Amino acid sequence: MQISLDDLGFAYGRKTALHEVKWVIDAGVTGLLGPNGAGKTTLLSVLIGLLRPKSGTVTIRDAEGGAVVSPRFGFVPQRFSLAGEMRVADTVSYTAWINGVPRRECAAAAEQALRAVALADKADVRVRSLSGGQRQRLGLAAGIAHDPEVLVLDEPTAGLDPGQRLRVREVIDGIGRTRTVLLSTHLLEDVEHLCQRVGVLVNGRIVFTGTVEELAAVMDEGSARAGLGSRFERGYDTLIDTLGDFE
Ligand SMILES: Nc1ncnc2c1ncn2[C@@H]1O[C@H](COP(=O)(O)OP(=O)(O)OP(=O)(O)O)[C@@H](O)[C@H]1O
Repeated sequence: MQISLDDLGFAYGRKTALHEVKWVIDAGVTGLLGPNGAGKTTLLSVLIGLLRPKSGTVTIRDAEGGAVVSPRFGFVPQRFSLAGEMRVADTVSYTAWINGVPRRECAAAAEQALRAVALADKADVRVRSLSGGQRQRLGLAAGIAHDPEVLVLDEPTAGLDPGQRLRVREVIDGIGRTRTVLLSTHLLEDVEHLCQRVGVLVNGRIVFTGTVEELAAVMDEGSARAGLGSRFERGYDTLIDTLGDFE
């Protein structure tokens, strides 16, 4: 599936959060980078239809270029609440049902999704006993159990330790081989290791789209700058300075 955003605008009252965003997102894994408050969550919410755009359109096309009116979206928000008393498998099964999977197929869909996120061994435990990383993977399982054609993830690796982050990346990478995945992140490492393409949003405007190699070339211009932090952090800082008037 290919997603076209055409002149997408959105405002919270008088505060404009998206300014005529134009972006074509192809199949595979695409990253959305941007500083706090850039409008990433707003963009994802408009894309999946949670928020109605003030202007512009979102068009989804299949591999043959035909418009798809109601694609199956999977969405894993930045923060989500889970019922601690529920068992892991029931949680995923329930979300699958909410997302339109016929009742008698929900258990099998949940089992498959839990296997995909390497949580099958936790199927019968209660949600409250999971670690933060396991909860994140449970959120992913709930987001993919109805076999979405387009998967949208808001900071899927935030707050995870390096091992859990790797595991979540592996899951997303696997899904992205046959689906369209868009994920927002603050972590350049996510983009470097996971995404084929990337967009950078600053102050509600898309200021860069391209491959990860093209992004790295922009970042490398500033990576010699002395300072505290990793090469990635310095590169990111320079990137935002170069590409947008960061408030
Ligand atoms: N419900 C709301 N009401 C008013 N303003 C909002 C609301 N939600 C977001 N905003 C504002 O819209 C802008 C974009 O917010 P958004 O949450 O989309 O950014 P973000 O890039 O996802 O940020 P972060 O990286 O911190 O999650 C910000 O200035 C924010 O303060």
